[in-house]
Amino acid sequence: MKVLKFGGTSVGSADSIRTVISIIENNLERGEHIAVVFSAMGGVTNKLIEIGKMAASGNTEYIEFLKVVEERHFAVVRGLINVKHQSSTFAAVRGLFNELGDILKGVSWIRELSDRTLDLIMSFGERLSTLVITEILRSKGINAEFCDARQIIHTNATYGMGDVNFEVTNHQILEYFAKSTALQCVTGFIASTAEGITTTLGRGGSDYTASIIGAALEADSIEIWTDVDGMMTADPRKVANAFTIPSISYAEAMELSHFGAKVIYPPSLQPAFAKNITLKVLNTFNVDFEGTYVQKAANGKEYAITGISSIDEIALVNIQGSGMIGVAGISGRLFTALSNNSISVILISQASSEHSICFSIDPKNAQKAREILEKEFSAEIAIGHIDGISIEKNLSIIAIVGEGMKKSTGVSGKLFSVLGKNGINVVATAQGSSELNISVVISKSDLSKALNAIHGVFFQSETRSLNLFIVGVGLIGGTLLEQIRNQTGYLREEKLLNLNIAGLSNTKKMLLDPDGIKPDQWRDRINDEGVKTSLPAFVQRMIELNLPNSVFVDCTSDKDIVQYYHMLLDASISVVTPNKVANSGSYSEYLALQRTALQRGVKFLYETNVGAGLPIINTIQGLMASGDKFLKIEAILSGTLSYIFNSFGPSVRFADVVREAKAKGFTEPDPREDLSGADVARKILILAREVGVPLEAEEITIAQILPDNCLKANSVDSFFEEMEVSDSFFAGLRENAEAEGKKLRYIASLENGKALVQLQTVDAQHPFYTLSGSDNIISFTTERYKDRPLVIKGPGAGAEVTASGVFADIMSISSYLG
Ligand SMILES: NC(=O)C1=CN([C@@H]2O[C@H](COP(=O)(O)OP(=O)(O)OC[C@H]3O[C@@H](n4cnc5c(N)ncnc54)[C@H](OP(=O)(O)O)[C@@H]3O)[C@@H](O)[C@H]2O)C=CC1
Ligand SMILES: N[C@@H](CC=O)C(=O)O
Ligand code: NA
Repeated sequence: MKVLKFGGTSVGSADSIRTVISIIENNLERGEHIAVVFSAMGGVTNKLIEIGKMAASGNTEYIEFLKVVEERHFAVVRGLINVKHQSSTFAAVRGLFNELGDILKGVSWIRELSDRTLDLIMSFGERLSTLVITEILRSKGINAEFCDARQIIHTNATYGMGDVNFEVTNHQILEYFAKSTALQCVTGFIASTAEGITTTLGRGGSDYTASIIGAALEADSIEIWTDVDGMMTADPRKVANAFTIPSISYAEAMELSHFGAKVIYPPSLQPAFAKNITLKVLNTFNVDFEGTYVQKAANGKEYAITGISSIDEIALVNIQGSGMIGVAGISGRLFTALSNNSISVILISQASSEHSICFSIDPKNAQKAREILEKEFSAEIAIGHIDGISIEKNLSIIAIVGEGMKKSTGVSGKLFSVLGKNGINVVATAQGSSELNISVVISKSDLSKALNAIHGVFFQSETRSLNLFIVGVGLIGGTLLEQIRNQTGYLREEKLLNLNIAGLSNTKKMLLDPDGIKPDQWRDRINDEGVKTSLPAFVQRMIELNLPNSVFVDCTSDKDIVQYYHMLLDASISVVTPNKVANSGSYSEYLALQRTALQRGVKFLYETNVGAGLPIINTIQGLMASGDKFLKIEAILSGTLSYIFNSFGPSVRFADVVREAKAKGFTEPDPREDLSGADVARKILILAREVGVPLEAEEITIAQILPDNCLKANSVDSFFEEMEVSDSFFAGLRENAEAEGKKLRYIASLENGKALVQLQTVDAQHPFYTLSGSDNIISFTTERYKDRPLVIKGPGAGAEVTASGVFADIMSISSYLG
């Protein structure tokens, strides 16, 4: 035997009722023994309440409103019952509306709407929907009977939420169902007192009806047909990656529903749970979908948690004072006072110091709670034993729920770690000793970010998103976008990672779109939809969007952008950049960025600041962390100069080789930075700082290679002209070196706290002699690599290698965020 319950949207229109009828027919064809419970047509209960209130206030417009409700029912009759059977149904429906009209007339005369009358008015919703559907079934030749639940479910006289008398009810249900073999179509939600006065069953009322009947009849299962695909891992309106939970235990379902998961209201299913009846949550609008099975023990759990739910708006009340320590009875008085005033407490937390107790409540009760508690503890407050009552608003609660927590360690660690990495402050926390639920109170503005981030780490077989905000879409930024485009499929399939481009900017236009800018459409989209660039506005908007797992990627060479790094890191947003400006500013600035990132638990990554994609910064950081000491660094750190000295020969002009280096993407946006040694100086400065030498830029000695006329060139074009003018000077440098069998190398060194950048000639024995293309080479002499230095060598400039270094930094943030 099965009980099927169809909710308001399932019976909301002729179309959906058609589906309901076919679900019922399929069951009957399979020979299933079923009973069916119906809610009122979607929205009707609320309309009836509104109409009742209008009538009570003397507003006669209620008559028109009632007509609209009547017409909705007539439309279903017209649409689904053949003409032959229509008139009797019309008459029955009209009869009920006449009766309701009379009641409302009474309400409008006496201008009073008691809970008792409201229950009676609301009862028409289920009576009408069930009557109409019963008639539709009968018109199709099905032996269906209308069952007014008021005859079988009896409650006390608590209107709005009757307390069921199970002894009488169970007996009546058994007796009633034994009398007939017809398909019983039962009105959900409504009941009556022993004297026959109409009552209702409160929140989740129709689910409750199905549960009461299912339990009394010892049904094999109860099917709750609703308008979503069962219970989901999180609210799909807030977490796009949420998915259906195939199997969940009663206890888990109960916890999730307590924290706002609205699909079913498990407390109302208590009678069925007590009889161990399986409950299935199914979707009328997706009939083939398996839905969710709610059972005593859930099957085959894949994840440590089962679901995440939240309450959007709560208030946190804190009561504290030194006089509370070790004093028995404070919490007893506190919660008794609240309970005496019907204030329900959602979460409680007390540290073992007993110095304070905090609890959360519905914000609409906050002021009342303050007054009650100030009165209750007035004596303690007067003598300073209790400091007072403080209330914090604009907070939300998130609860992670799952029986799996009992068996796996690290669940709370994972929860707090993902919140921390996303800069989400936890205001209060509570875990029941049943280990079924861990709840955290956070700022309401972080709710969406927190839900998505938590969902991402706990349900890792679902694709996680990293939100990228890329400023600078020139050579490196553009290449990075191209690489992301090419890797999209691989990352999704192999790494379950979605790199969501949430923002882009160049000097002219910027575009932010939290839903993502496809990497093959960015050029058109930034042109068509972009607005005038404003870095402050870009950063501000990014912070406001508050997306989880956000990363700011600076692919500019902008000198002023560093001020925003602080703001971003401070807002717990990681920063990745090939731009060397931030790390080569003042030492205090460099330190401040490192510290902010550390304090905020986010990453500031800049591997490509030195040697482009070559693993230089990471190598140093690894050696430093493991306690090695750097004695000497010797390096060729300019891809541009390396290329120039590797390609410059008797048949080419120096300026043309520089042009080639620029065309190959090796130079800085302004090649004077490379040729003047400024770029190399920045790099050795950064390396010095990384190995613990606190140098300032002015302390780097740069031995100039450029003659004065080139140095003074005030534009890139005139710089090239001056290099042409000085071609014999550059040729001379080369010829002198060659005459000695040597090569020109622009070498940076750091030893004994001193950094030097200079052009040198090296012979064939020197390890830097055999370089080609844009190669960089870095030789580290450390306490551990003393006799034979650690050498890293390879292309140290160029769009592809640099963009892939930036990409690798982004991926390392993705791993860090988990
Ligand atoms: N080339 C290489 O091998 C390496 C380069 N780097 C570094 O990479 C960075 C980028 O270099 P590259 O791609 O060659 O430079 P490009 O000049 O090609 O691109 C710079 C981009 O940044 C944009 N931009 C500049 N300032 C701003 C601003 N204030 N707001 C918004 N957008 C801005 C530019 O916009 P617009 O298009 O409107 O001008 C352009 O899109 C540099 O810092 C460089 O030092 C690091 C390692 C290696
Ligand atoms: N312009 C730089 C690029 C890498 O930082 C170089 O030539 O090395
Ligand atoms: Na590097």
